[in-house]
Amino acid sequence: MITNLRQESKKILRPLAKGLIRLGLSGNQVTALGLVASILFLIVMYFTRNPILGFITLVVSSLLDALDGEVARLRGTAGPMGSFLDSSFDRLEDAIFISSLTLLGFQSLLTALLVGISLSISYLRAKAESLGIKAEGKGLIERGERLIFLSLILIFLDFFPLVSTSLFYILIIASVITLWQRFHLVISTFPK
Ligand SMILES: CC(C)CCC[C@@H](C)CCC[C@@H](C)CCC[C@@H](C)CCOC[C@@H](COP(=O)(O)O[C@@H]1[C@H](O)[C@H](OP(=O)(O)O)[C@@H](O)[C@H](O)[C@H]1O)OCC[C@H](C)CCC[C@H](C)CCC[C@H](C)CCCC(C)C
Ligand SMILES: Nc1ccn([C@@H]2O[C@H](COP(=O)(O)O)[C@@H](O)[C@H]2O)c(=O)n1
Ligand SMILES: [Mg+2]
Ligand SMILES: [Mg+2]
Repeated sequence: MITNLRQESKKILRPLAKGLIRLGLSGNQVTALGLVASILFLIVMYFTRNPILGFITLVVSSLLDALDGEVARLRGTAGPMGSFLDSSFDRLEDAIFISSLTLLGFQSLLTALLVGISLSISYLRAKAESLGIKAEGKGLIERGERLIFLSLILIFLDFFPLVSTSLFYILIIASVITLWQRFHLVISTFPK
């Protein structure tokens, strides 16, 4: 869904991307910084177990993820290498963000399953696209929505733990639905 906001989001992202370009950063460097920010997230969560500090570092990493493409496009350097880096680092970031929930007391088995389902959602898009089937924007919750869910889980954890836990279970259910939607998208494209 949030992919449909891409055009509107340029009002927020473009000036920020121009700022990063003025700092002399390339799209790939912004992508790398997004991964560094996610590793910082892991360090902060491991040593402080503070969900608000985690949220702040997650926002920084997510913002860099949304900005890297904009920086590349504005610099005229968008291309396959950057696309590969962006998508690859996103998977590592997803694994870091979700698995860190176990540091905050979330159930390990469900958290591990959520990592797998999240990575599989993205894998199905990659596989679909390798078969010539457009999967961008398809599915209930794409990466942006998952990041928003994770942000809210972190924000509410100390203040409204029941809300945070409920969001965790909703995220799992919505992720399973999204996985099925993308799976069905591909199998329904090919003749029986
Ligand atoms: C403090 C409270 C009062 C309020 C807090 C509210 C919180 C909910 C705020 C959350 C903010 C933030 C943590 C979450 C939102 C950021 C997120 C929308 C931006 C990252 O989007 C991801 C990016 C992904 O696309 P990309 O092409 O780079 O990657 C693809 C993706 O990995 C695919 O995976 P999948 O298939 O979807 O699973 C792969 O398949 C592809 O291969 C891969 O290419 O999207 C980029 C552009 C977005 C469409 C545009 C949205 C940008 C936002 C609107 C602007 C930024 C939001 C700010 C971070 C908000 C600041 C919060 C502030 C502190 C309150
Ligand atoms: N280092 C990068 C990062 C991204 N790109 C290009 O942008 C696309 C992703 O754009 P987002 O706005 O969703 O981040 C990606 O597919 C690449 O085409 C790039 O070239 N270099
Ligand atoms: Mg990106
Ligand atoms: Mg990305």
